[in-house]
Amino acid sequence: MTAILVTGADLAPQAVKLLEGHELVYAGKTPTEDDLVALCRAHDPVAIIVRYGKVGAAVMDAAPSLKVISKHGSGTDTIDKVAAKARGIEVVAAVGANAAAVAEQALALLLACAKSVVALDARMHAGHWDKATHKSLELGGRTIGLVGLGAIGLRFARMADALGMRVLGFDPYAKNLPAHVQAADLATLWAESDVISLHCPLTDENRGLLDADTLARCKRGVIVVNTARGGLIDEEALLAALRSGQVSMAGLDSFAIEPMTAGHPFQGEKNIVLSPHIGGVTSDAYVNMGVGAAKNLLQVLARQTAASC
Ligand SMILES: NC(=O)c1ccc[n+]([C@@H]2O[C@H](COP(=O)([O-])OP(=O)(O)OC[C@H]3O[C@@H](n4cnc5c(N)ncnc54)[C@H](O)[C@@H]3O)[C@@H](O)[C@H]2O)c1
Repeated sequence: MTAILVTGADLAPQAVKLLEGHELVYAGKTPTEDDLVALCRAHDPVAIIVRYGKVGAAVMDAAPSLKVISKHGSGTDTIDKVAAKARGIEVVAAVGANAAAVAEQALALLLACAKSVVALDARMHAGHWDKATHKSLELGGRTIGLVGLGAIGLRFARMADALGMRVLGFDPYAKNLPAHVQAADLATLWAESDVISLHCPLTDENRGLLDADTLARCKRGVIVVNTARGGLIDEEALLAALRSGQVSMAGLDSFAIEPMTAGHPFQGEKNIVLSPHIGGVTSDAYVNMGVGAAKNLLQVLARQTAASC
């Protein structure tokens, strides 16, 4: 029986069923590289399903039979794709499996920012009635700039369109955009957007995309939403822009270092709405991601077996 290593504590029962006939080895919720190397040495898996932790060259080298690394979700930035390619190991992702969940989280963060949901809730629980002093932001008629127009970006674009927003999008690789998304270069997107929302993968090309320079080119009072990856934003620069009013509000689900530790400068900032990277964490997405990851790796194994016959 060949082994499949799961860098997590569990998989949806539907995914487990698809993988019947393989030994499933679970690494737990916080696997270190050493843990994964040890499990690879002990079980020599043909596939790894990546939920938590990083899979780099050392892990791959500890599993001589490894053929495929399958992401339980869409972001593959925790997998060393260069090392995998050099070793002939395929990397696949369950793109779209959590798109609805993450797009809804982006919408929740956007509305929380524009309508001050969190701050007003706290004020009311403390006995205040701020009707005379508070004004929310109306999103209809305003411009949103989306960076990345894949499964999540396009789904969020539909939601923004339904709110009556003008939708600008930057994605150097996207083709055939829907009519409600206007392609824009980054300079235009920064200059014209009232809201900027990130939906691209984190790569060496776009690390720190929103930094002091690009934030200064944005409209004063812009709202920033990030459900993609924390590394896309220079967090110090964002904090400075929030304190100066250049950015009015930020809704963040992803952070440069996760989990966020006590004392992080974002904590206690009144104009930041935070969520702990739970955009893709719904019970529906959990099943979809598990099933997607299982199907993707089985396809690779079947193709490789057929090719070797
Ligand atoms: N918060 C969460 O829980 C959560 C869950 C899933 C995914 N994500 C993040 O969201 C990202 C998008 O996910 P998806 O499912 O839409 O992936 P996707 O692959 O469907 O779409 C990504 C899009 O980004 C584009 N892109 C690549 N490089 C770009 C660049 N430099 N500038 C602009 N666009 C670029 C690609 O062409 C693609 O269209 C993932 O990479 C991941 O980082 C977060």
